[in-house]
Amino acid sequence: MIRLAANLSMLFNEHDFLDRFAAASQAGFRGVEYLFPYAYAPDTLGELLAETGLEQVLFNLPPGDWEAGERGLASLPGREAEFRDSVAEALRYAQVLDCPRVHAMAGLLPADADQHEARAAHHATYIENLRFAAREAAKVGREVLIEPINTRDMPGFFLSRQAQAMAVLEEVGEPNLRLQFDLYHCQIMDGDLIRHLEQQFAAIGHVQIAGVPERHEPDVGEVHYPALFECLEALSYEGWVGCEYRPAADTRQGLGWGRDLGLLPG
Ligand SMILES: O=C(O)C(=O)[C@@H](O)CO
Ligand SMILES: [Mg+2]
Repeated sequence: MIRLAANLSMLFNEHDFLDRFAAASQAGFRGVEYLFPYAYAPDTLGELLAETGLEQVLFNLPPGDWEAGERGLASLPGREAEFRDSVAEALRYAQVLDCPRVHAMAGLLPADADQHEARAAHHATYIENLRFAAREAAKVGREVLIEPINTRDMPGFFLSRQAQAMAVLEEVGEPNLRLQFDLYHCQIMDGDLIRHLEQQFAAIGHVQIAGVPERHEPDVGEVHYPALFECLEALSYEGWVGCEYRPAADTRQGLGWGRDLGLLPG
């Protein structure tokens, strides 16, 4: 059975962040994910989860200076110490929130550098940093995820293709380092969604969805999500599916697709 998690960075923006938990619970979600918890004390978020009966299923490591445009530290040469601190901080929150997995965003390639050389340096840093993160996470029973992100939304993002992610997972070789498979990004960069799900299934630790190309509700646009849910069911996927889309209007009114598929209460 597909289990939907509400992405509180994108859904229920009609409410202040802390009020989005109750809104998600009232709409029938049982899990939540969001970009970052760090603006709040972990106990505050933990109490909200307990009050609303929601599970925390995912959040990201501190990404560097987000406001200045940074999008993760994991592949950035020279930022290794900061990356290691970010792993410790994320795992501290993961334990309080009982969150089984955290996402380590790869970061951006420098636009002005020789791309071949920069890629090689970022790759080497990425492998070492991910190995470190996975080993630290294993000590406290958590997984670390990597996610290919499309370069139209995030120009220069280091990890953008499904095949690149699979090669990185293999090279790092840690069993708790897994794939965050965002079907929206995959459709834009690689397409062939069902075959990618099937071939990469063993590596998948989390799935995310959105309509393509506008990143609105999943029943709007070029991707036929009922077929992808059938595929995940056929593969006996037991993880969460994060609803990581920007509602076209009111979040709750836009959840009809989930109710129609029997994935959310009517
Ligand atoms: O942008 C996405 O897609 C995400 O999943 C965010 O967590 C950024 O990594
Ligand atoms: Mg995503």
